[in-house]
Amino acid sequence: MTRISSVSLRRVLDSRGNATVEADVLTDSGGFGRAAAPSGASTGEYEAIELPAQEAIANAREHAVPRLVDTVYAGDQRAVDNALRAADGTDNFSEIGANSAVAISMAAAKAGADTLGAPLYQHLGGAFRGDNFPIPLGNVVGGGEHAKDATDIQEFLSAPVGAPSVEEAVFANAAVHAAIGDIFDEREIGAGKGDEGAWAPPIDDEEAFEIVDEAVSQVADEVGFEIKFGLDMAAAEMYEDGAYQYSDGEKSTDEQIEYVADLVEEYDLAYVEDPLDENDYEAFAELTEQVGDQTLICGDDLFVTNVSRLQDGIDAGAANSILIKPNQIGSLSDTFDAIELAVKHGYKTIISHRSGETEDTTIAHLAVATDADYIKTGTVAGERTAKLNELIRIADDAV
Ligand SMILES: C=C(OP(=O)(O)O)C(=O)O
Ligand SMILES: [Mg+2]
Repeated sequence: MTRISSVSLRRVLDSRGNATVEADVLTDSGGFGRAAAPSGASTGEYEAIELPAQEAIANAREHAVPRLVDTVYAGDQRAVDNALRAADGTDNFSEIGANSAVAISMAAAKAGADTLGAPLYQHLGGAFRGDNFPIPLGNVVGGGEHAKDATDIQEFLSAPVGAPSVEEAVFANAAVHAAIGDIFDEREIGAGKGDEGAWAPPIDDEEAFEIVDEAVSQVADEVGFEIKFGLDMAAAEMYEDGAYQYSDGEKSTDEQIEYVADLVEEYDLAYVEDPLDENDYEAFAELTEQVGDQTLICGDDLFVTNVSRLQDGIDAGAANSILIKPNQIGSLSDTFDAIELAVKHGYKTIISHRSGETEDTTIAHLAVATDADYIKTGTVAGERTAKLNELIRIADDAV
């Protein structure tokens, strides 16, 4: 029986050394689930609210835990998430914190799966899931809010679109990361690493494009399948005083659209996330009109995994893909609703980590459960490889 018998919450470390919320859920028949909330740095304006960990824990203990224990079944994810919504009473989880909400929501899903004896991806996705794997987008060079004194563009993402298996794709991204390190050595560029383990070099975007392009071609030749690359421009973070602020000057909205369209052409980019400000559906639509048949134009801060913002985007023709981050909206049910709406309208889905992460692997299962097209979860750091290695295990029927 999946009835919840206890929910415990604690403060644990995330990959930036900040406090985050971990939840344990137990069921009557001994099922167990544990999950931890990630945390963003370049957060969207319309995300659900993350509270300081201790406050989120105290509020969830007071309001949410009593509604769940001895009452709600962990196998009934909607009932779990409805109880969290009712306990919170706001539309953005500002009372119990989206960090407590998402940790409990994911831990309950794991406890439900454990009780039923199914892997999490199968509990979430059903018996017919488990054969399709997402293409991993691997952050290999970055700056923006994730690293000081590095590129303006937040993420350059290796995209092994021709990989014959998820395992080969994961290793190709690691090889691109290593090849870029070698090019930096040759050019005597001293690069540290950003929050997600990507190289954070003190170079301009132009040189980063050249180096990533070279590394991707080199590794593609070695492995014998196609590797492209893409970007997360996180443009809302650059948008100030009505223009996009770059180290070498500013661009108007029209100039930004032209710049991105030219980059798509020049580098045959597979993917461009948040190329424009999070409030500018119109500019997103203009860019999608221009290059949406050649690349993925993806909304992260634009949509924040929120069905109502996604519906506005669909109506406006603002993109052709959506980044999915469960903690942006606070529950797995809301996350599934966003994915379902996106798929219904032909949008590609990209399940994503946050820049602040833990060893939690829920998003690997979520990607397989929902037949996601891509997963964005880093390349080499331990909290990133936790998800990548879990994908390899799922493919190997070893979970
Ligand atoms: C992963 C990202 O960064 P953060 O978690 O800081 O929002 C992103 O912007 O896509
Ligand atoms: Mg983003």
